[in-house]
Amino acid sequence: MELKFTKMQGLGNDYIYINCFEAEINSPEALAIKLSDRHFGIGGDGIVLILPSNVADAKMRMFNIDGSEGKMCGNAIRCVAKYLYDYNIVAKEELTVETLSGIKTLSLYIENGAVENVMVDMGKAELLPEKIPVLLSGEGIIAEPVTIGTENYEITCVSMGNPHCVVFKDHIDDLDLPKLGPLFENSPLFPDRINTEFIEVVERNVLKMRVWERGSGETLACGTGACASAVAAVLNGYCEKNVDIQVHLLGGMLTIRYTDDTVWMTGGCAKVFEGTINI
Ligand SMILES: N[C@@H](CCC[C@H](N)C(=O)O)C(=O)O
Repeated sequence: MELKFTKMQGLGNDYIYINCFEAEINSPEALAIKLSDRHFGIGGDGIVLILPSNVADAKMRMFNIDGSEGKMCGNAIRCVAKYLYDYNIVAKEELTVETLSGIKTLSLYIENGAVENVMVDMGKAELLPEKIPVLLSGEGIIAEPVTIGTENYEITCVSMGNPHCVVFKDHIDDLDLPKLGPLFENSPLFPDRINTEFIEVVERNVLKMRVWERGSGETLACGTGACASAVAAVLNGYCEKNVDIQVHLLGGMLTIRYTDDTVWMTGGCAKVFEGTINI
């Protein structure tokens, strides 16, 4: 069968987007593993299905490189909005997208007829450990000392619809993420595995981030991870609520704002190429 796809990226976090208003995908898990392969497939951090929804303008489902399904993806949802607008499926500058972690509202910034930037209402950050989930007790896990592998860390845990563990560290460029990332991802502390952000505080309200994503490994950026890190930075006293927080990732910059009601994320999105593949 021939499958049409569009490769898109948000800050270098690249996924293969499939229009399921037209195509039907029966085994997205297996397809994600096959298409994400950078040598034998199209290459990407996973796949994203764009589907009709009964409760929003569209629905998205995202699958990591290992075929596991993520409940939310901050970089992908901006690309989904661009896809819907640029391919004329939803001709609205404010639209809604259903995800496994609820309906998100997105506002588009359009230049020369195409979407360049998108602001997303990411919803409330969840701090209760049983809801993240993390097997530690308390009202929230903030700068909690733990041992992962043989090293001691202070972790702050946040769910943005998917689970995140944030570690503040100096000199994050020097970290061996392929070694450290899997130790966090598979630690018994995290029954659903975890996305881990290593954050260097550059100055007040400015963060630098590297991420190890559950199911995909080190990526150039993670939107939900940037939101979780900004929230964690506020909780640890490095950033403030109700102001723009700059999060600098390997693939570019996201602007995050943490308020009492929600977390706002603004950033770019781009089409890389489109094509067809035999599956
Ligand atoms: N890259 C993403 C998050 C993708 C899902 C994640 N790996 C998970 O399994 O929770 C983002 O931009 O948020």
